[in-house]
Amino acid sequence: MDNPVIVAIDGPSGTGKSSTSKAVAAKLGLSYLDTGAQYRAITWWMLNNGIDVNDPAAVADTAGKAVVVSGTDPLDPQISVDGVDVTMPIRSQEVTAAVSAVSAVPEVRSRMVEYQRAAAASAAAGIVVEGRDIGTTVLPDATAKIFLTASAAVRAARRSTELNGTVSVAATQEALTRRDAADSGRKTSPLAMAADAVEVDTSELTLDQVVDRVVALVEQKLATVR
Ligand SMILES: Nc1ncnc2c1ncn2[C@@H]1O[C@H](COP(=O)(O)OP(=O)(O)OP(=O)(O)O)[C@@H](O)[C@H]1O
Ligand SMILES: Nc1ccn([C@H]2C[C@H](O)[C@@H](COP(=O)(O)O)O2)c(=O)n1
Repeated sequence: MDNPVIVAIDGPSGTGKSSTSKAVAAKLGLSYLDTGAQYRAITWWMLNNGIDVNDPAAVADTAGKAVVVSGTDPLDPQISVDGVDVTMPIRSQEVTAAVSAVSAVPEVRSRMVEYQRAAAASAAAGIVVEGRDIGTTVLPDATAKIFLTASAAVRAARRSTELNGTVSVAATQEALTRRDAADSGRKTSPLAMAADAVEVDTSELTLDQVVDRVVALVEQKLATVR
């Protein structure tokens, strides 16, 4: 039997990782894991339990207490913490503003990486895993590694459209640039492109074009290893 296919999709905020990863997983019949959602879920738990998210020692001390469970269905990705469905609340502005500080704490990362490797190991056909350090740290032996990029202006415009213009493009761009700087600048497992990843700049591509390109890259890789 063929080995399971592992696809690592990394990149900065708002480059299209989730949209692309879900569609690629559905097309190829693979599971799907949103690792950003896991960092958001533990951040939601910290905020909900009154932990000072700007105090790394307090975050480290409590990192092992929350039980995060991620669904891996690309058509219906769900996530819970301590049995509470947090699929929607983890997208709040409050969580988004706090998640980079929480995810920079090594004790948080080691716990999440355990979950991520376990999910990959138990995906029978294979899995598409999206995040910031999947190709570099979490699954360095992935079958295919993709690094999505897009200009900050394009990403901000897309996000602002998604939010129905309730937040200005300028404020959105500022927030995502700040988050990228924090995610790239942390000591432990920062946002980075793996040396053997293929960069796909999505600025001028439709979502369908990005998905087709990623599926083609995965199929090319499979043709060389099978
Ligand atoms: N190629 C594309 N063309 C146009 N819009 C796109 C494209 N890819 C994604 N989008 C839109 O851009 C927004 C951000 O996409 P998505 O949430 O998939 O990015 P992300 O990289 O997962 O973001 P984050 O890192 O913040 O989780 C969404 O509104 C999505 O519909
Ligand atoms: N592998 C990962 C995935 C995510 N993070 C952190 C950094 C992001 O700002 C945050 C939220 O991710 P998003 O939902 O926007 O994809 O989670 C990380 O450190 N490592």
